[in-house]
Amino acid sequence: MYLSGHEASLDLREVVGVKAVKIPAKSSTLSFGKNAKVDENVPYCIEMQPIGPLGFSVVIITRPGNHRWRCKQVSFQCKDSSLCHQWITAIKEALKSEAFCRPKKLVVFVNPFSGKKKAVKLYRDKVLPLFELADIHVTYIETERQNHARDLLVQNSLDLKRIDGLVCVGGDGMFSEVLNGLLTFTAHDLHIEEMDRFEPVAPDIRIGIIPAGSTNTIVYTTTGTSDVVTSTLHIILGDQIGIDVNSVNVNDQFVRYSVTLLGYGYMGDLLKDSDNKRWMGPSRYSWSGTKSFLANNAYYGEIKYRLSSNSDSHPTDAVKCYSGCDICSMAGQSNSRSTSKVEISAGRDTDLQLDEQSDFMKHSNSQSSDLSGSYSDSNWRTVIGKFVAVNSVTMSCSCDLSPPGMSPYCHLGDGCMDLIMVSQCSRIEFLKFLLRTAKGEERKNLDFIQMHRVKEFSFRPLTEDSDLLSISSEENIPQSKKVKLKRQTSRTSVWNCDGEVIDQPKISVRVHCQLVKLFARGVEDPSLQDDQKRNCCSPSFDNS
Ligand SMILES: Nc1ncnc2c1ncn2[C@@H]1O[C@H](COP(=O)(O)OP(=O)(O)OP(=O)(O)O)[C@@H](O)[C@H]1O
Ligand SMILES: CCCCCCCCCCCCC/C=C/[C@@H](O)[C@H](CO)NC(=O)CCCCC
Ligand SMILES: [Ca+2]
Repeated sequence: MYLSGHEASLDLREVVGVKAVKIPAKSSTLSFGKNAKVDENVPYCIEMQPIGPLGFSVVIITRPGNHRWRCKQVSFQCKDSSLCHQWITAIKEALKSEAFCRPKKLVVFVNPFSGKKKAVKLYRDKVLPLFELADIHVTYIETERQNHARDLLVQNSLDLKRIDGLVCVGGDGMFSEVLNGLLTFTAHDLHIEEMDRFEPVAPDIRIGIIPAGSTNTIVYTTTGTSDVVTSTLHIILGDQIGIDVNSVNVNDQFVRYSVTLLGYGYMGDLLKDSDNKRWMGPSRYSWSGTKSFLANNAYYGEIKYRLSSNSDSHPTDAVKCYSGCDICSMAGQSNSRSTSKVEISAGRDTDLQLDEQSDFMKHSNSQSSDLSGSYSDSNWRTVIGKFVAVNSVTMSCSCDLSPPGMSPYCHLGDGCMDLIMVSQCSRIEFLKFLLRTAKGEERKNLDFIQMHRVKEFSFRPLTEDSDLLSISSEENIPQSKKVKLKRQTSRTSVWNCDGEVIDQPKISVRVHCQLVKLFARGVEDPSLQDDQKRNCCSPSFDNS
């Protein structure tokens, strides 16, 4: 917003709402008269010229810092109540314009048991008054059990065609329920069966998240902070951003969608241990994290992954994904061009060929085998090893514990995930990895870490007799060594899939570029001025 002389211009893109107010006689507000006008050439601005008494307040957003948004009231006087009413109506009507993509009807799910169990109060005290100010009609649902929200969505009990968005007040787990419910409903509605290698369909409506959980990774990564008011304001302004979604298969059967982390080994063990300590609240993760760290378990496994075809884009390339990110915009455009045709990519058949032709890694720290030219998609690689952790993230996974996130240069909507493999290492080495991850420090010179930007991957634990040869350097393994290896390979971990445990270790994962839209705009580049932030961000305004 700027004020100049007797005129005030407000950027309607950043208006939260407008209300009538009684303005005290000595207030320092501006007033305006009949010759105030909507400037047709500046579609987002209304110019107001001051005269007269009575008034109304326009609530706009401010950026006090650290990516947090707050509200500020700008009050105007009118010379009579009719003019005041006209202005309120004109501003409300302008905000309803399709160009702004602001939601009018929302379904809000609140998980009363999220995080520190304050979700209901947070919603009533901080969110609802802002939704009311913005004239958003809300259907409120307090969840009564796990999968309540998901079931309501899959069964289409909410008439999704008549609403603009779903909001979950909770943590990543609650979002995951809503995401899975919405995508499954969308597929079923089009009679698409969710099976091995099916193409999921993008829903029409957006999802918003009000952070009230323990980790709040998705909110933090898409807004730059985990703050209730900030997230509410992103929803009200109608922000939108497409984020990548994974489809996860277990034993070749589709099981669920994920958007943040898939972690085997350390992150899986941590989650499994923490699941029956929910009573501890968010601190359960620190407790179980320390336990898993001390256990220093490592697991044998085979990972096959398909590298991104963009060799310039890499987990260590230092290109941050900010609001209006060029890499995500380009990926989004080519994705929307390709959605009309069925995409054919290398699949299980090629995996078999790969098994026959590949020169497997014998040691966990050695380089991956290059299978270039052996079949149509030469970007497949295979790694065999003993891993403390295998993590795949589809977004950076910034959160309070690690503001830079598990993979700081990962993109929200580039159609790729970052695969981070931590080979067997000492506790000191793993601590180094954890600390560097928490602080966002360089990890590429740690020789027990491999990082790749991939489109899909599969993992299988090495537990079969036939696997022993591939993990031993000896041609004829002595009986004593065989027994030892058998004991070691029979130990498996579980997968941490967006905070839910998947018990079966054999999985395959594919990423679907910008499959779902959130009410967010990505992290605003802190080096930009406020007006630059306003202009670079939201795709909805580019199209308007
Ligand atoms: N009424 C309820 N009772 C018990 N569990 C519920 C209820 N409503 C939702 N849930 C489940 O609680 C799980 C965890 O909730 P949520 O993600 O909101 O909080 P959290 O685990 O504290 O945070 P985070 O996921 O960020 O670590 C979700 O997977 C959801 O399925
Ligand atoms: C010195 C020790 C510092 C440890 C820092 C390690 C680096 C952590 C990177 C952050 C990764 C977050 C991944 C997000 C996972 C969420 O989908 C999931 C559900 O909310 N949370 C957890 O699994 C809970 C995750 C708990 C992480 C410890
Ligand atoms: Ca991505």
